[in-house]
Amino acid sequence: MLVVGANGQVGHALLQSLAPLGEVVATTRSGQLPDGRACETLDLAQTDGIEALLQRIRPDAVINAAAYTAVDRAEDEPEAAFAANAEGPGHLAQACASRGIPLVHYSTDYVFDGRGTRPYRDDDATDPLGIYGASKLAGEEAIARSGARHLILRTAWVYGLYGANFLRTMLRVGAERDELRVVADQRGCPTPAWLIADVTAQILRHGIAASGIRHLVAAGETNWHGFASAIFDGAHARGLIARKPNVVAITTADYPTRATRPAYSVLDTSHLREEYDLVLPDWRDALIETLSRPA
Ligand SMILES: NC(=O)C1=CN([C@@H]2O[C@H](COP(=O)(O)OP(=O)(O)OC[C@H]3O[C@@H](n4cnc5c(N)ncnc54)[C@H](OP(=O)(O)O)[C@@H]3O)[C@@H](O)[C@H]2O)C=CC1
Ligand SMILES: Cc1cn([C@H]2C[C@H](O)[C@@H](COP(=O)(O)OP(=O)(O)O[C@H]3O[C@@H](C)C(=O)[C@@H](O)[C@H]3O)O2)c(=O)[nH]c1=O
Repeated sequence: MLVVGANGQVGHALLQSLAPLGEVVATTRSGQLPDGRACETLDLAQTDGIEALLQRIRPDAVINAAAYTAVDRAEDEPEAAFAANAEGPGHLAQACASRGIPLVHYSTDYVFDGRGTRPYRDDDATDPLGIYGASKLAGEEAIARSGARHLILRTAWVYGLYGANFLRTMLRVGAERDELRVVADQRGCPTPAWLIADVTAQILRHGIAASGIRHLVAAGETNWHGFASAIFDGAHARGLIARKPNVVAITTADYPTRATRPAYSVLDTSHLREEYDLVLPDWRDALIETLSRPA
């Protein structure tokens, strides 16, 4: 198996979850893993490396966890976002298609405009509000066109004790301030990277049942304020922080950002759960499990 983007949150978790399935070859842009070990080098924005790498490694599956994930910065760097999230994955998928290699790829709840009133199903209409979401949607479309056997797992609000994410931001800022202001009018499903990696491993063990898009998030829903409050409660109860800051609920209008986020991006996972006979944990239980695991 080849894991592309192995130093991201999901990529890092995949190296652990996929290990029992067989040999895992990792790629990063620097050719180094976070622990300093050497690995393969691949920049998805430079498509010429992809063919040669697949030719040499001949993996039985490719799992692409690389992406341009800076939601606000993407508004000012659309070329970089589209290169990593759309054109690169498209070339990767074409290379997989010509060699008969199945591809697992990840996408985002930010492909939706957030005006929905019930959890989004994987065939609901998309309409991204920003460049990041648009580039991820273009990546989905390029992979679907490639002819590769593929599975696109749309997930959301990914976090963990490793990497750049909302949980780590909250713990860092919460240690510096007595009070935090967090939006309470954007609803979604916080999903730990380990859950995405574990489910990916279960799917690969089973084999991709059918090509297409499936939604993969923890069960239940909350808003960013609810998530922040649960992070501080959980971290305090486990002795990870000495004191809890006051978390004030605010509106999106009170917290202007460069990119607009969907107000509602809860994902319906029933298609994936039924197809692979999966049980997904509630987001609160998944958070407690995350806080209890080593990074
Ligand atoms: N984070 C989230 O909240 C969500 C993420 N997703 C999706 O899940 C997947 C995994 O995300 P996550 O693990 O959080 O992402 P991270 O931001 O943690 O990691 C992304 C990785 O992609 C690498 N990367 C960026 N650009 C390129 C490129 N041009 N070529 C090769 N590698 C590149 C980065 O490498 P480097 O370290 O060198 O910059 C980094 O290691 C992505 O597809 C993302 O869109 C979906 C929903 C929510
Ligand atoms: C740090 C912070 C953020 N916020 C708000 C801003 C925003 O509306 C919301 C989330 O903050 P962030 O900018 O950290 O999260 P964001 O980068 O929007 O997270 C997204 O990342 C991409 C990659 C995805 O695919 C999405 O699923 C989602 O996880 O919380 C506050 O209200 N207070 C704060 O102190």
